[in-house]
Amino acid sequence: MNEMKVAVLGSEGTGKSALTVRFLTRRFIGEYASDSECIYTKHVCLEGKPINLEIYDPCSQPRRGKLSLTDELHWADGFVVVYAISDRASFAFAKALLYRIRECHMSGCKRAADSTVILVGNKQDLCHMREVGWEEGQKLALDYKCQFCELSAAEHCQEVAAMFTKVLKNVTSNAKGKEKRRPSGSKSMAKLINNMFGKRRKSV
Ligand SMILES: Nc1nc2c(ncn2[C@@H]2O[C@H](COP(=O)(O)OP(=O)(O)OP(=O)(O)O)[C@@H](O)[C@H]2O)c(=O)[nH]1
Repeated sequence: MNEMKVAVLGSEGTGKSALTVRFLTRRFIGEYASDSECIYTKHVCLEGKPINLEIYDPCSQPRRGKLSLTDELHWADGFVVVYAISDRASFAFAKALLYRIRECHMSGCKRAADSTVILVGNKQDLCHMREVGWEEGQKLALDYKCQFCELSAAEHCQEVAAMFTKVLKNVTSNAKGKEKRRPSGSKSMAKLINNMFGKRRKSV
């Protein structure tokens, strides 16, 4: 069975857990504990093939004082970078995340170079409180050569599923291209990293 790892990143309160739980359970739950990080595991079927999917939903309570993505960059195959359209500061944070992912790519971090990224403007239902325009999100995604969508974890079940599916499909096509290049062992490395950082696991 194939394995895929996706990290959902973004500043506090942007809806990372809401998006993840919406995708995994199809439900929107208003409040989530935000003092712990989780790796959710789920078996999904992608284009007829079974995938063992892991989704990392970090705790965004002070990230050890600085933007240190090293663990995630080495762990994930794909990234969902989330901001809230009603929160300009979260957009700036998303930009900083995209910069870090690209920086890691440029410096030859294999994982980031092979990974796929989507920028997500969440809370589209709060358009009356909008602080970040759709065009700004689209432009940022173009600047960083990643995909982009706006949606609402609260209201859009199908769109959330489609967004994650897009990431998984891109990861699959990247993986096909690099299959011959990458030596085996990434799985055990990921397990080692998980053990080192003691992330909690939840099966959905
Ligand atoms: N209106 C609206 N509220 C949302 C949406 N998505 C999440 N929220 C709300 O935003 C708040 C934060 O959502 P979370 O999913 O906990 O956000 P998070 O990014 O995981 O937060 P941390 O764990 O603190 O980093 C909660 O009150 C959610 O109900 C959305 O699409 N629309």
